[in-house]
Amino acid sequence: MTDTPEPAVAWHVATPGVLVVTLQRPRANALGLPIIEGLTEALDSASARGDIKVVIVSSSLPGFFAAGADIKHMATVDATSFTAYGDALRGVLDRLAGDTWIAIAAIDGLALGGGLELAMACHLRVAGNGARLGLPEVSLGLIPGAGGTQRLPRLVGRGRALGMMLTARQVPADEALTMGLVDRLVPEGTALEAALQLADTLLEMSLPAQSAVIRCVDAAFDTSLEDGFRFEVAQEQRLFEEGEAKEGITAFLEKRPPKFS
Ligand SMILES: CCCCCCCCCCCCC[C@H](O)CC(=O)SCCNC(=O)CCNC(=O)[C@H](O)C(C)(C)COP(=O)(O)OP(=O)(O)OC[C@H]1O[C@@H](n2cnc3c(N)ncnc32)[C@H](O)[C@@H]1OP(=O)(O)O
Repeated sequence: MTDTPEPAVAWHVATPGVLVVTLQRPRANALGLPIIEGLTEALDSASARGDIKVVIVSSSLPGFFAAGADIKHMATVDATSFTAYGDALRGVLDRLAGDTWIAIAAIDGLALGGGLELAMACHLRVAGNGARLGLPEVSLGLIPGAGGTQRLPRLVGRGRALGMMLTARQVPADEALTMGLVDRLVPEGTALEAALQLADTLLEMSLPAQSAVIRCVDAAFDTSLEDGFRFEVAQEQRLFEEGEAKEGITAFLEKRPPKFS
Protein backbone atom coordinates (compact mmCIF):
# COMPACT_ATOMS: atom_id res chain seq x y z
CA MET A 1 0.00 0.00 0.00
CA THR A 2 1.80 3.16 -1.11
CA ASP A 3 1.23 6.18 1.09
CA THR A 4 -0.36 9.06 -0.77
CA PRO A 5 2.19 11.92 -0.94
CA GLU A 6 1.63 14.91 1.31
CA PRO A 7 0.14 17.84 -0.66
CA ALA A 8 2.66 20.52 -1.59
CA VAL A 9 0.51 23.12 0.19
CA ALA A 10 -1.68 22.78 3.26
CA TRP A 11 -3.96 25.38 4.83
CA HIS A 12 -6.11 25.78 7.92
CA VAL A 13 -8.02 28.45 9.78
CA ALA A 14 -5.69 29.12 12.72
CA THR A 15 -8.04 31.54 14.49
CA PRO A 16 -11.32 33.07 13.26
CA GLY A 17 -10.49 35.23 10.25
CA VAL A 18 -6.89 33.97 9.86
CA LEU A 19 -5.91 31.40 7.22
CA VAL A 20 -2.44 29.88 7.53
CA VAL A 21 -1.10 28.50 4.23
CA THR A 22 1.85 26.16 4.68
CA LEU A 23 4.32 25.34 1.89
CA GLN A 24 5.56 21.78 2.43
CA ARG A 25 7.08 20.54 -0.86
CA PRO A 26 10.44 18.83 -0.23
CA ARG A 27 13.16 19.64 -0.48
CA ALA A 28 13.14 23.41 -1.04
CA ASN A 29 9.52 24.41 -1.69
CA ALA A 30 10.43 24.89 -5.35
CA LEU A 31 7.53 26.79 -6.89
CA GLY A 32 6.37 24.15 -9.35
CA LEU A 33 2.86 23.33 -10.43
CA PRO A 34 2.00 21.52 -7.17
CA ILE A 35 2.65 24.67 -5.16
CA ILE A 36 0.98 26.99 -7.67
CA GLU A 37 -2.11 24.76 -7.72
CA GLY A 38 -2.04 24.45 -3.94
CA LEU A 39 -1.79 28.20 -3.42
CA THR A 40 -4.66 28.68 -5.89
CA GLU A 41 -6.85 26.19 -4.01
CA ALA A 42 -5.99 27.78 -0.67
CA LEU A 43 -6.97 31.26 -1.90
CA ASP A 44 -10.11 29.82 -3.52
CA SER A 45 -10.96 28.34 -0.13
CA ALA A 46 -10.36 31.69 1.59
CA SER A 47 -12.56 33.48 -0.95
CA ALA A 48 -15.31 30.87 -0.66
CA ARG A 49 -15.35 31.18 3.13
CA GLY A 50 -15.79 34.94 2.90
CA ASP A 51 -14.62 35.45 6.52
CA ILE A 52 -10.84 35.41 6.00
CA LYS A 53 -9.25 38.78 6.80
CA VAL A 54 -5.60 37.71 7.08
CA VAL A 55 -3.69 35.11 5.03
CA ILE A 56 -0.33 33.98 6.42
CA VAL A 57 2.04 32.15 4.04
CA SER A 58 4.57 30.00 5.88
CA SER A 59 6.79 26.94 5.33
CA SER A 60 7.14 23.74 7.29
CA LEU A 61 10.46 22.83 5.63
CA PRO A 62 13.49 23.46 7.82
CA GLY A 63 15.83 26.03 6.31
CA PHE A 64 13.51 27.02 3.47
CA PHE A 65 10.70 29.46 2.99
CA ALA A 66 10.85 28.80 -0.78
CA ALA A 67 13.86 28.50 -3.10
CA GLY A 68 12.16 29.93 -6.18
CA ALA A 69 10.65 28.59 -9.37
CA ASP A 70 11.25 24.89 -9.97
CA ILE A 71 14.55 24.82 -11.88
CA LYS A 72 14.34 21.08 -12.44
CA HIS A 73 10.97 21.52 -14.12
CA MET A 74 12.21 24.61 -15.94
CA ALA A 75 14.85 22.45 -17.62
CA THR A 76 12.11 20.36 -19.21
CA VAL A 77 9.72 22.99 -20.59
CA ASP A 78 9.58 24.84 -23.89
CA ALA A 79 9.09 28.59 -24.24
CA THR A 80 5.32 28.30 -24.47
CA SER A 81 5.08 26.31 -21.24
CA PHE A 82 7.61 28.60 -19.57
CA THR A 83 5.33 31.55 -20.30
CA ALA A 84 2.21 29.65 -19.25
CA TYR A 85 3.73 28.53 -15.97
CA GLY A 86 5.01 32.05 -15.36
CA ASP A 87 1.54 33.48 -15.97
CA ALA A 88 0.08 30.98 -13.52
CA LEU A 89 2.62 31.89 -10.86
CA ARG A 90 2.20 35.63 -11.42
CA GLY A 91 -1.57 35.21 -11.30
CA VAL A 92 -1.65 33.60 -7.89
CA LEU A 93 0.82 36.15 -6.50
CA ASP A 94 -1.35 38.99 -7.80
CA ARG A 95 -4.37 37.46 -6.02
CA LEU A 96 -2.38 37.31 -2.80
CA ALA A 97 -1.36 40.98 -3.26
CA GLY A 98 -4.93 42.17 -3.75
CA ASP A 99 -7.14 44.03 -1.29
CA THR A 100 -9.40 41.13 -0.31
CA TRP A 101 -7.28 40.33 2.72
CA ILE A 102 -4.01 41.27 4.35
CA ALA A 103 -1.30 38.77 3.44
CA ILE A 104 1.69 38.17 5.70
CA ALA A 105 4.77 36.14 4.72
CA ALA A 106 6.24 34.30 7.72
CA ILE A 107 9.82 33.74 6.58
CA ASP A 108 12.18 31.33 8.31
CA GLY A 109 15.02 30.07 6.13
CA LEU A 110 15.78 30.91 2.52
CA ALA A 111 13.40 33.04 0.44
CA LEU A 112 14.98 33.15 -2.99
CA GLY A 113 13.80 34.04 -6.48
CA GLY A 114 10.13 33.28 -6.86
CA GLY A 115 10.11 32.48 -3.14
CA LEU A 116 11.01 36.09 -2.32
CA GLU A 117 8.62 37.25 -5.03
CA LEU A 118 5.91 35.29 -3.22
CA ALA A 119 6.88 37.00 0.04
CA MET A 120 6.90 40.44 -1.63
CA ALA A 121 3.41 39.83 -3.04
CA CYS A 122 2.31 39.72 0.60
CA HIS A 123 1.53 43.07 2.22
CA LEU A 124 3.76 42.41 5.24
CA ARG A 125 6.79 40.22 5.92
CA VAL A 126 7.94 38.77 9.25
CA ALA A 127 11.40 37.18 9.17
CA GLY A 128 13.18 34.93 11.60
CA ASN A 129 16.77 35.92 12.38
CA GLY A 130 18.31 33.16 10.27
CA ALA A 131 16.32 34.00 7.15
CA ARG A 132 18.11 35.10 4.00
CA LEU A 133 16.37 36.79 1.08
CA GLY A 134 17.53 37.20 -2.51
CA LEU A 135 16.69 37.36 -6.18
CA PRO A 136 19.46 35.28 -7.83
CA GLU A 137 17.79 34.90 -11.21
CA VAL A 138 20.61 36.60 -13.15
CA SER A 139 22.82 33.70 -12.04
CA LEU A 140 20.55 31.54 -14.20
CA GLY A 141 20.40 33.95 -17.11
CA LEU A 142 16.89 35.01 -16.11
CA ILE A 143 15.32 37.96 -14.31
CA PRO A 144 12.94 37.93 -11.35
CA GLY A 145 9.91 37.37 -13.59
CA ALA A 146 7.16 36.99 -10.99
CA GLY A 147 6.98 40.66 -10.04
CA GLY A 148 10.40 40.95 -8.43
CA THR A 149 11.75 43.75 -10.62
CA GLN A 150 8.60 45.79 -9.84
CA ARG A 151 7.93 45.02 -6.19
CA LEU A 152 11.50 45.08 -4.84
CA PRO A 153 12.34 48.68 -5.86
CA ARG A 154 8.97 49.78 -4.48
CA LEU A 155 9.95 48.27 -1.14
CA VAL A 156 13.65 49.10 -0.82
CA GLY A 157 14.40 51.76 -3.45
CA ARG A 158 16.13 51.63 -6.82
CA GLY A 159 19.69 51.44 -5.60
CA ARG A 160 19.25 48.62 -3.10
CA ALA A 161 17.01 46.70 -5.54
CA LEU A 162 19.63 46.91 -8.29
CA GLY A 163 22.34 45.95 -5.82
CA MET A 164 20.44 42.80 -4.83
CA MET A 165 19.30 41.74 -8.31
CA LEU A 166 22.52 42.53 -10.23
CA THR A 167 24.68 40.58 -7.78
CA ALA A 168 22.17 37.83 -6.89
CA ARG A 169 23.27 38.22 -3.29
CA GLN A 170 21.38 36.83 -0.32
CA VAL A 171 20.46 39.51 2.23
CA PRO A 172 20.35 38.45 5.89
CA ALA A 173 17.10 39.17 7.72
CA ASP A 174 18.53 41.92 9.93
CA GLU A 175 19.77 43.83 6.87
CA ALA A 176 16.43 43.16 5.14
CA LEU A 177 14.74 44.84 8.11
CA THR A 178 16.87 47.97 7.79
CA MET A 179 16.13 48.02 4.03
CA GLY A 180 12.39 47.81 4.56
CA LEU A 181 12.22 44.43 2.83
CA VAL A 182 10.87 42.85 6.00
CA ASP A 183 8.65 44.53 8.58
CA ARG A 184 9.50 42.53 11.70
CA LEU A 185 12.62 40.62 12.74
CA VAL A 186 12.01 37.85 15.28
CA PRO A 187 14.08 35.02 16.77
CA GLU A 188 14.92 32.25 14.30
CA GLY A 189 12.10 29.73 13.91
CA THR A 190 9.38 31.99 15.37
CA ALA A 191 8.20 33.82 12.23
CA LEU A 192 4.84 32.00 12.10
CA GLU A 193 4.16 32.64 15.79
CA ALA A 194 5.00 36.33 15.29
CA ALA A 195 2.84 36.50 12.16
CA LEU A 196 -0.11 35.10 14.12
CA GLN A 197 0.40 37.77 16.78
CA LEU A 198 0.54 40.44 14.07
CA ALA A 199 -2.67 39.01 12.62
CA ASP A 200 -4.38 39.48 16.00
CA THR A 201 -3.54 43.19 15.86
CA LEU A 202 -4.74 43.49 12.25
CA LEU A 203 -8.04 41.80 13.12
CA GLU A 204 -8.86 44.57 15.61
CA MET A 205 -9.04 47.06 12.73
CA SER A 206 -11.57 47.63 9.97
CA LEU A 207 -10.76 45.47 6.95
CA PRO A 208 -12.70 47.75 4.53
CA ALA A 209 -10.52 50.62 5.73
CA GLN A 210 -7.35 48.52 5.51
CA SER A 211 -8.31 47.44 1.99
CA ALA A 212 -8.75 51.10 1.05
CA VAL A 213 -5.28 51.85 2.44
CA ILE A 214 -3.85 49.08 0.24
CA ARG A 215 -5.60 50.50 -2.83
CA CYS A 216 -4.38 54.02 -2.05
CA VAL A 217 -0.79 52.95 -1.46
CA ASP A 218 -0.75 50.89 -4.66
CA ALA A 219 -2.26 53.84 -6.56
CA ALA A 220 0.52 56.09 -5.24
CA PHE A 221 3.05 54.21 -7.39
CA ASP A 222 0.95 54.36 -10.54
CA THR A 223 -0.40 57.88 -10.63
CA SER A 224 0.50 61.53 -10.17
CA LEU A 225 0.49 63.03 -6.67
CA GLU A 226 -2.55 65.13 -7.59
CA ASP A 227 -4.51 62.14 -8.88
CA GLY A 228 -3.36 60.13 -5.89
CA PHE A 229 -4.79 62.74 -3.53
CA ARG A 230 -8.07 62.64 -5.49
CA PHE A 231 -8.16 58.84 -5.23
CA GLU A 232 -7.48 59.04 -1.49
CA VAL A 233 -10.29 61.56 -0.92
CA ALA A 234 -12.72 59.38 -2.84
CA GLN A 235 -11.79 56.36 -0.74
CA GLU A 236 -12.13 58.36 2.49
CA GLN A 237 -15.53 59.70 1.42
CA ARG A 238 -16.78 56.23 0.53
CA LEU A 239 -15.62 54.78 3.85
CA PHE A 240 -17.29 57.60 5.80
CA GLU A 241 -20.57 57.15 3.94
CA GLU A 242 -20.70 53.38 3.48
CA GLY A 243 -17.97 51.86 5.58
CA GLU A 244 -17.42 51.18 9.24
CA ALA A 245 -16.36 54.72 10.20
CA LYS A 246 -19.60 55.38 12.05
CA GLU A 247 -18.99 52.30 14.25
CA GLY A 248 -15.37 53.25 14.75
CA ILE A 249 -16.19 56.85 15.69
CA THR A 250 -19.10 55.83 17.94
CA ALA A 251 -17.02 53.19 19.71
CA PHE A 252 -14.30 55.76 20.45
CA LEU A 253 -16.80 58.21 21.93
CA GLU A 254 -18.43 55.43 23.96
CA LYS A 255 -14.95 54.36 25.12
CA ARG A 256 -15.38 50.76 23.94
CA PRO A 257 -13.65 48.56 21.34
CA PRO A 258 -15.23 48.90 17.89
CA LYS A 259 -17.28 46.00 16.56
CA PHE A 260 -16.08 45.80 12.95
CA SER A 261 -17.56 43.15 10.64
C1 LIG B 1 5.07 25.73 -12.60
C2 LIG B 1 6.47 26.25 -12.53
C3 LIG B 1 7.39 25.34 -13.27
C4 LIG B 1 8.71 25.99 -13.51
C5 LIG B 1 8.98 26.21 -14.97
C6 LIG B 1 8.52 27.51 -15.48
C7 LIG B 1 8.87 28.64 -14.55
C8 LIG B 1 8.39 29.96 -15.07
C9 LIG B 1 8.91 31.04 -14.18
C10 LIG B 1 8.56 32.40 -14.69
C11 LIG B 1 8.52 33.36 -13.53
C12 LIG B 1 9.90 33.55 -12.90
C13 LIG B 1 9.83 33.27 -11.41
C14 LIG B 1 11.20 33.48 -10.73
O1 LIG B 1 11.59 34.84 -10.81
C15 LIG B 1 12.27 32.61 -11.33
C16 LIG B 1 13.02 31.87 -10.27
O2 LIG B 1 12.66 31.81 -9.13
S1 LIG B 1 14.40 31.06 -10.84
C17 LIG B 1 14.99 30.21 -9.38
C18 LIG B 1 15.61 31.15 -8.39
N1 LIG B 1 16.15 30.41 -7.26
C19 LIG B 1 17.43 30.00 -7.21
O3 LIG B 1 18.22 30.25 -8.10
C20 LIG B 1 17.86 29.19 -6.00
C21 LIG B 1 18.36 27.82 -6.46
N2 LIG B 1 18.79 27.02 -5.32
C22 LIG B 1 19.98 27.25 -4.69
O4 LIG B 1 20.72 28.18 -4.97
C23 LIG B 1 20.33 26.30 -3.58
O5 LIG B 1 19.57 25.13 -3.75
C24 LIG B 1 19.98 26.89 -2.19
C25 LIG B 1 18.56 27.33 -2.15
C26 LIG B 1 20.92 28.07 -1.92
C27 LIG B 1 20.21 25.79 -1.15
O6 LIG B 1 21.51 25.26 -1.32
P1 LIG B 1 21.90 23.98 -0.48
O7 LIG B 1 21.57 24.18 0.94
O8 LIG B 1 23.29 23.63 -0.90
O9 LIG B 1 20.91 22.83 -0.96
P2 LIG B 1 20.82 22.20 -2.42
O10 LIG B 1 21.28 23.15 -3.45
O11 LIG B 1 21.39 20.83 -2.39
O12 LIG B 1 19.23 22.09 -2.58
C28 LIG B 1 18.52 21.11 -1.86
C29 LIG B 1 17.63 20.42 -2.86
O13 LIG B 1 16.62 21.37 -3.29
C30 LIG B 1 16.71 21.50 -4.71
N3 LIG B 1 16.41 22.86 -5.11
C31 LIG B 1 16.87 23.99 -4.52
N4 LIG B 1 16.39 25.09 -5.15
C32 LIG B 1 15.59 24.61 -6.16
C33 LIG B 1 14.79 25.25 -7.15
N5 LIG B 1 14.66 26.56 -7.25
N6 LIG B 1 14.12 24.46 -8.04
C34 LIG B 1 14.21 23.11 -7.95
N7 LIG B 1 14.93 22.43 -7.01
C35 LIG B 1 15.61 23.20 -6.14
C36 LIG B 1 18.12 21.10 -5.08
O14 LIG B 1 18.17 20.71 -6.42
C37 LIG B 1 18.36 19.97 -4.11
O15 LIG B 1 17.63 18.86 -4.59
P3 LIG B 1 18.35 17.43 -4.72
O16 LIG B 1 19.60 17.68 -5.53
O17 LIG B 1 18.67 17.04 -3.30
O18 LIG B 1 17.34 16.56 -5.38
